Amino acid sequence: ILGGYEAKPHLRPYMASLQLDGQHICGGFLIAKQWVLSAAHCTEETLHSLPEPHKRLYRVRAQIPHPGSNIHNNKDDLLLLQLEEEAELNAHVQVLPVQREDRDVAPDTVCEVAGWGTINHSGRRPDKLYQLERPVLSRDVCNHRTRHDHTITEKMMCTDSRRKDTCKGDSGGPLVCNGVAEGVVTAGSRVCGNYKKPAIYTRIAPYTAWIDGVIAAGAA
Ligand SMILES: NCc1cccc(Nc2n[nH]c3ncnc(Nc4cccc(O)c4)c23)c1
Repeated sequence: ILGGYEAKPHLRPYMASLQLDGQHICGGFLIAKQWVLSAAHCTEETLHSLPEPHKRLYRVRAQIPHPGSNIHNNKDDLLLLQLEEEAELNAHVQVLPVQREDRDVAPDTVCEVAGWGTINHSGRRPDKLYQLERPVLSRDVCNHRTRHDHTITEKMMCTDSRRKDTCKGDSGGPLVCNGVAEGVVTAGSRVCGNYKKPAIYTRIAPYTAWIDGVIAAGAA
């Protein structure tokens, strides 16, 4: 997170850090007791832990990238992770509700994004969760040829990226608007903090049927 600030402990009990050999790779968030939602571009073979100090390490039983996700673009950039066991929910570990109504968040709505991603351009990694408030940018502005040039589909959304922005390691984290997860951070052009490359998120509402289907099948 560039230009953000340390999150208060326990205020985001749904946040997860996907780790590989103890190193943070991507963000994620608890959407059900045994399921974390993240981004398909995050590596495979992830171990999985929840935030300090009520952090617990959960092994990943299954990783299900969205079938439409691929390395060439940001389409369908979602990853479902089934934990080896159900997370014990408490004041510090909670599920985050996801948006199920497929309707765009109004431009200029101020939403929040959090992550353990880099906090400066030299790639400094924080050991605390950082967060940021960002206004939603209309798809028309985000698709301008001097911005993301018509690559933002109706299953994506954008926030303003002038100085304050998501960055490396924030992928997979939730964009939370009015207490509900509306989007999942995707790296897109990987640029951070440049207003010409707004932050891009995979909208969640268009994918709730896929999410429900995987969870129902996995629970079997
Ligand atoms: N703001 C969009 C966004 C969301 C999530 C991740 C990302 N960036 C990145 N995702 N993966 C990456 N691998 C290497 N470098 C990266 N960006 C980078 C790193 C240092 C300085 C800088 O200006 C940009 C990224 C960018």
